[in-house]
Amino acid sequence: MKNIPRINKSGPQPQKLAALRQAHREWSESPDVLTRLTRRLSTTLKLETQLAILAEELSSVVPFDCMNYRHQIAAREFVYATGMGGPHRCDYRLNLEGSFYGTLSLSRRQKFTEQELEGIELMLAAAICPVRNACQFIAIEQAALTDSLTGVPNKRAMDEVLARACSLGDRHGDNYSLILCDLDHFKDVNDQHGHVVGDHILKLAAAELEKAVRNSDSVYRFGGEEFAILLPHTDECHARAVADRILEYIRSISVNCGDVDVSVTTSCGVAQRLPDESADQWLARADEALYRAKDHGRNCTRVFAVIGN
Ligand SMILES: Nc1nc2c(ncn2[C@@H]2O[C@H](COP(=O)(O)OP(=O)(O)OP(=O)(O)O)[C@@H](O)[C@H]2O)c(=O)[nH]1
Repeated sequence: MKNIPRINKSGPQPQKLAALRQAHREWSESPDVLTRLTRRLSTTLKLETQLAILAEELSSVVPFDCMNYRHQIAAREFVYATGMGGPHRCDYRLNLEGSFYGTLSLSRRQKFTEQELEGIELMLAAAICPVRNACQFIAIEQAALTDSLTGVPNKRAMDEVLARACSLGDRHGDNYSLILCDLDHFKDVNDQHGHVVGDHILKLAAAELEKAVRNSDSVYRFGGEEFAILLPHTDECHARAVADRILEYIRSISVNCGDVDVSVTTSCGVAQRLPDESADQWLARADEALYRAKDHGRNCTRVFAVIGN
């Protein structure tokens, strides 16, 4: 058993405790603007909420018409703006310990005075740590939802989006379709040409899928060599046409491995969501359609038809 070190008890320190009580009273009852700002910012990791707090606290010290914030976080361009701009602008690059956390601009009709600029800089210096934490939080969240090999959203992201599609579909009666797309005989690609080539083809496949669909559709890496595509406002006929286009895009992949060009095909299963259907039931139907496409010889699309069509 380990020895627990004894705590050095030097007896009560009433003066220090009284000073602490006094400091707490001041801190909680009438905080200065920087204390209030940092305390409010530390209550949230949501960057949008932090920027709203910052805009509010900044405007209590230096009036402005518009605040703009812009930062590229992983694959996402984060933009925040309040109000309408004026001709006078001050721009700040938010840097902390050698890392960049976005550009913040304030604008208004009157020129900013030197004292006002100093005030803004003091406020931004106090805000930078919480803003850094919020940016890092977004980056971590994005990483958790992104497939590290292909860069497309992963199954976890897809589960969230499918759940949202189900509730939106039930509320507004919108059509949603799902395509499951599984590369054919991919084990042979790995076995004959190695995993490095296999990985490269998976990356190319993800890129081709993104090219084959509209911006409003979304591509997910669902499993090893399996992808899913969610198509909002799309019935099964149109989804089938997209799946057939996907077959062509995947067939166009060609990787030169010395004396052979490696190409791949894919099979697609399509299912349009039925009213009141859960995400799992919907996925199971798309999977059944995919199974039929594989069973039919691969390199083709099968639709799990909606009853009545
Ligand atoms: N290179 C690489 N291969 C992967 C990855 N994930 C899964 N795979 C491989 O994908 C192959 C899938 O094999 P199977 O499930 O037998 O399917 P298949 O050979 O594509 O055959 P069908 O789906 O029936 O056409 C396996 O060899 C896995 O190792 C990955 O991230 N990289």
